[in-house]
Amino acid sequence: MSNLFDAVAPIPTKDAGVLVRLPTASLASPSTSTELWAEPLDTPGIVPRHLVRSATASFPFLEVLQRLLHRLRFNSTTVEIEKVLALVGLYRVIKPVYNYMKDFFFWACTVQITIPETDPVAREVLSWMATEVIRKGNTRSAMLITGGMGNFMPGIPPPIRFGGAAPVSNRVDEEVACLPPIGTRIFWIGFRPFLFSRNGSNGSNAMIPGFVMNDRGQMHNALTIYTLGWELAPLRKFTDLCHELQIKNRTGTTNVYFAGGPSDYHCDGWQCVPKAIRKLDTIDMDEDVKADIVRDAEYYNSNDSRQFFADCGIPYRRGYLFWGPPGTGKSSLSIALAGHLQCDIYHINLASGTMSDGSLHRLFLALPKQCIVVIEDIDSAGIDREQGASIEPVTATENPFDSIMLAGIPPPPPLPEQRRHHSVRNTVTLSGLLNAIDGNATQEGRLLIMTSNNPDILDAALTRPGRVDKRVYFGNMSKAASKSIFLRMIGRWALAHDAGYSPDEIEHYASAFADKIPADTFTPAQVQNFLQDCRNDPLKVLSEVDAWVRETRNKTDAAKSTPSESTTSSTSIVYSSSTGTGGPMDSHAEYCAVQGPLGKKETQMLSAGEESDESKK
Ligand SMILES: Nc1ncnc2c1ncn2[C@@H]1O[C@H](COP(=O)(O)OP(=O)(O)OP(=O)(O)O)[C@@H](O)[C@H]1O
Repeated sequence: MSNLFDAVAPIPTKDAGVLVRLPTASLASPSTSTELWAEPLDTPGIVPRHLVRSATASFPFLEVLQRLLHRLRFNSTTVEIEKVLALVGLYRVIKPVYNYMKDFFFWACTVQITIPETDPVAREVLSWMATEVIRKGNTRSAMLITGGMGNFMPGIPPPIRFGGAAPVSNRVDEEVACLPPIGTRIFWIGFRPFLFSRNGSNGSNAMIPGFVMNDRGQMHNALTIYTLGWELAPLRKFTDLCHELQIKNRTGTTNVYFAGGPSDYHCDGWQCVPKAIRKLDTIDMDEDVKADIVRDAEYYNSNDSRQFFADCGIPYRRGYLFWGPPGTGKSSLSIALAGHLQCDIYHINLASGTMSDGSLHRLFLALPKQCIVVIEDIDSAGIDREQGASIEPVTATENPFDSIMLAGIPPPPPLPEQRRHHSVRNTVTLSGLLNAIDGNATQEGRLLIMTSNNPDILDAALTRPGRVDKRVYFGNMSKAASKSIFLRMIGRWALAHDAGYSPDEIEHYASAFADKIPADTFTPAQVQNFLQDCRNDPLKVLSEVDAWVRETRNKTDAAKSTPSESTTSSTSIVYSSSTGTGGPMDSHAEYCAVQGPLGKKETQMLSAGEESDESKK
């Protein structure tokens, strides 16, 4: 031990230099002592001392190693170490010059674009990089994510399979996506080199070009693409290429984006989940109503309509209000429309309580030109005219009056039951919402769909023509819809899998099934659930349907006799949001006359109105 300490202990130095004990023979001027204090670094032809000093200042362990070798009398190795140290020192001296030259080169000879990762263009670029560079090329690094994780990260393109890789486990292999990692990467398109740079969100990287900050001073990840030249045209061409690939890859999937996320930061972004396209013929509803919506949406998406809006000086926007009981296909039709129009769909849930006017506005600003935006259950968002109703939900475990009680002060009277449990913490105001939807700064070209279970409570400003151009009622199953859902869920499978039924038999069973389902009583979601349980067996369906109808009816009646939580919840919102607005949707009957074709629609709407009145009482 003492030898070791001796070996690494500081050795006397001269003139603060690195002194090395060298064999006498190796020096130009002979000395009588074998342990000569020499400065080999000063010796011409060996290495400059200041470089060694610079290196040892950065890497003290090298100095320790050097001294150790010296103590152990590996003198020739010590000289080699000196050379290495000098090289390291040289690198340290040259590095700032190199960086300066590099920055100058980038400034003088390249053009660049920076794209925040929350932007749809960034998703397209990442997708292109993943497909054309990472998956095809000789890559030595990549960022792997599972499809599910994409939900929590903004800017993740549709998952991409590893080329030809077989599933490793039971997990579906499509879930694994392979993306460009944080860092830089050079790639070529033809004879032109591009530099792709993806920056992380580490605060220490704040000065790296490519970072953007939002208005709260938070950093967003960003991509920067460089290429040689003085014009942006090649970079534009590159982003067009990425867009084309996105369109090509879209076959078979619809990109569904959700607003918000687990953190404050993610709240400003969109999270993408690619889903298999939902075909329009899987939506069971009145065919005329469906055809009318599809025609309208197709026309709106066409160049003719764009030209028409421009010629008339009308903002190029379109809005639908889908309303009706839960589980009747409002969201399903929205996503099927997106698949049909081959565009992305963006979902916003205002009732999440994490959204503010600012973040909602930013979300709308980040929308692409052509897309469908769905604001879900807009009636339950509790939007107030003056300001967002900011009532914090109070639960049994979280009582703010506990501390007061401890101090011996009697607590104030409790909140009404429905307020305590169902009030919505919401920071989006009506004006904030209207501004986001069609403010001057808002992107044009999107198709806005608002869904609602109870449009009566919506503010008239929200549903005025121009904001809502079509109101579509979604009701319970009609007889025709019951037959169609049987054919789709049971008949199609039985015929495709040669289950021993002829098409005529299937048709006959479907009619029998439709006869057994009372019209306008059950939602499509309920019937779908029952058919799913019958596992593609037409005879099982027919034998069990009567019992199911009885049981489900009883349950529904029982639920009606006890006011549900959601009813009380919407009651509290009725009071807060409709006050003083003069009553929102003009009249159901008027709408009914326009949109009329769904069987006993009037009856259903009347019952919805009755329920609302009851709850007011
Ligand atoms: N008209 C329909 N045709 C086919 N399937 C339907 C229909 N309505 C509902 N479903 C099925 O029921 C489930 C719920 O449907 P969806 O989410 O579209 O209802 P919703 O009206 O949007 O409900 P909510 O108001 O609760 O959001 C889905 O699985 C969907 O496939």
